[in-house]
Amino acid sequence: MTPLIELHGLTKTLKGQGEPRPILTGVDLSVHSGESVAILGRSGSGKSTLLSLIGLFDRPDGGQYLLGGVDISRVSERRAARLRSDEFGFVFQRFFLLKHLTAAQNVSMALVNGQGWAARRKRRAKVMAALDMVGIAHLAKQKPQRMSGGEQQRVAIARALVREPKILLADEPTGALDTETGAHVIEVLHSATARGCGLVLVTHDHAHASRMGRVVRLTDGRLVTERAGVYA
Ligand SMILES: Nc1ncnc2c1ncn2[C@@H]1O[C@H](COP(=O)(O)OP(=O)(O)OP(=O)(O)O)[C@@H](O)[C@H]1O
Repeated sequence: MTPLIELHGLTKTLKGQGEPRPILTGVDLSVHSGESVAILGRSGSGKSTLLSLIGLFDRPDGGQYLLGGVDISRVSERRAARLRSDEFGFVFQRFFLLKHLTAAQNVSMALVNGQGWAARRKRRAKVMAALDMVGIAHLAKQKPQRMSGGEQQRVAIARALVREPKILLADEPTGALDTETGAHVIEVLHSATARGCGLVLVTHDHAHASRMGRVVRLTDGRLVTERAGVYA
């Protein structure tokens, strides 16, 4: 089976005002449909940099990035934007919800696209299905300020899932939550893999990482396997 994502020898050097600084020196990673991978690493090791390359917010300096077997190492920004919205769902530490909109309206915003709004009834059904997947359909009409942090992150996850992404990228999604709430959010994220989604989770939390099918650590610009999964 072709992996959803294949990274071969990916490199990234940050060129700021000072000396160029190599952050990623040869990252190899494959993620299959339905597979979950946790990326651990000390602060500043480049985890977010790697996730932004995978999510096409940035491009590598070298190496190869295959998405569904297609080389996208050097795609244009226009193509990257299309791929980001068609193939990926993103979840961050901060929820980035619009506070004047309800949970359902926040999720619905993700269905706005270049061709205008999807048909209203179809959109509503998708939004409710996404809220249901994360266990908060009953909060559809609630606004974020009346929700707990865990509930708000579930809305953010529903917003990421509503476009039925092939890959879910989560960067410290439990960073603003207490341990127990965080564990529930991790379970919600992981449940997306049962529907075939690939999940890449960046976390500092070993307990959360242990819920994933595979655990890798970013060290000296490369990924080292801590616990192998079904595929690697
Ligand atoms: N835009 C930028 N300009 C300059 N340096 C940057 C930039 N973005 C990140 N860095 C540096 O690159 C290195 C890797 O950062 P990155 O955020 O990827 O690490 P991280 O492993 O995600 O860290 P953390 O766990 O603290 O979030 C860090 O030393 C950081 O300071």
